[in-house]
Amino acid sequence: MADPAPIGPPIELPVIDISNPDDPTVGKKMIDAAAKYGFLYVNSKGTDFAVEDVEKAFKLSKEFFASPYEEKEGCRITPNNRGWSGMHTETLDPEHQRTGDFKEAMNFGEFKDGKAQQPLPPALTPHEAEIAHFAALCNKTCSRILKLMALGLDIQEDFFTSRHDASNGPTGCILRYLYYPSIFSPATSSYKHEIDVRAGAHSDYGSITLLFQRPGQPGLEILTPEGTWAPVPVQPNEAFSSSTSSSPASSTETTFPFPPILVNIGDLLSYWTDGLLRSTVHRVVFPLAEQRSPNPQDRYSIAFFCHPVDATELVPVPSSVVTAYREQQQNAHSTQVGFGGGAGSLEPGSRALTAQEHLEARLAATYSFKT
Ligand SMILES: O=C(O)CCC(=O)C(=O)O
Ligand SMILES: [Fe+2]
Repeated sequence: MADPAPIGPPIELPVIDISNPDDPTVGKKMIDAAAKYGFLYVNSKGTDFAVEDVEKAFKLSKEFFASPYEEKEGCRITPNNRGWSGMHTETLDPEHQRTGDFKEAMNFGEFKDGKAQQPLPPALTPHEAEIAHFAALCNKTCSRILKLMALGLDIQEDFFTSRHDASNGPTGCILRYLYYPSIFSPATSSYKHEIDVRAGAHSDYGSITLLFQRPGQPGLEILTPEGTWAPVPVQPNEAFSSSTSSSPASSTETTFPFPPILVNIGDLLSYWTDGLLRSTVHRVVFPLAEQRSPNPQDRYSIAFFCHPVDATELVPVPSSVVTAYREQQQNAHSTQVGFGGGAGSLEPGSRALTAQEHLEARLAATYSFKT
């Protein structure tokens, strides 16, 4: 069951400053990175988050995962994808994994007026407003990114944001705390290198995902078009700092109040743009360097999966850039793009999928894949 794809050098992704959400040149840079890698960083300075917001969120996540099993069990994940999933509960890549993911996760669906729409465990109940605030900041930052992407695609600037506006109806947005115990934790005693992973290879389902990572807690890898796994550094110049004797890491700390936020394109946005924007396969591993270090840390990450309003019709994005890409692909007679083809390859007479239907189809495909 060993994964045949080799591990290559760390990927160098652009770090984009989104402090001016009206700048089309920034939007173009974003589209270029999204089309080339499906992943990019946004400089934490230009986002809506203060360093305290991020620190507090990670503190809460740590307290929650350290709370008694019975308390977490009380809010176990339900079919609506909200709640806690324990070690090995999720298997993101069933074809290649012998054991479920070596991780725990806690999913929060939408908050309404600062209130969770799901049971919260005792460790989090007193902090409901704080978690809701963090989710609201994620939404705000996603709006900035989506506006820039619209500018980069030369379409109406609110094309995406108006279709992600939660005041227009429910969305599939999920805020997720993730915990991957270190290689020396009793929870990972059955782990076998070359066979097991912390999170199996997968692509995300929604439009965009924000990922917050902590210094010294690496593990994310993306699959490159060449078919190799490329580690994604937590700090973009980490790769550089590991290969020199100077200490650029300290200058990074002064440049960024917290590590930049990693942004990736999900299946829905890839479908919506006919494959122009890539939904890149990724996974989480125990990096070798971490396994060899005398004091490997647990990995905590926080993801925000941004989805449009459920009722959004995924009609082709009216962008000349998308049209040119679609035509180029058709002329090259390339095979289907995105999950289930692209929004532009609808059969004549058939109606567009809604965001909710796209998600259901995506989940159904995963389900049938498993059986
Ligand atoms: O923790 C991470 O680095 C990635 C998590 C992830 O890819 C996911 O939950 O979809
Ligand atoms: Fe993911």
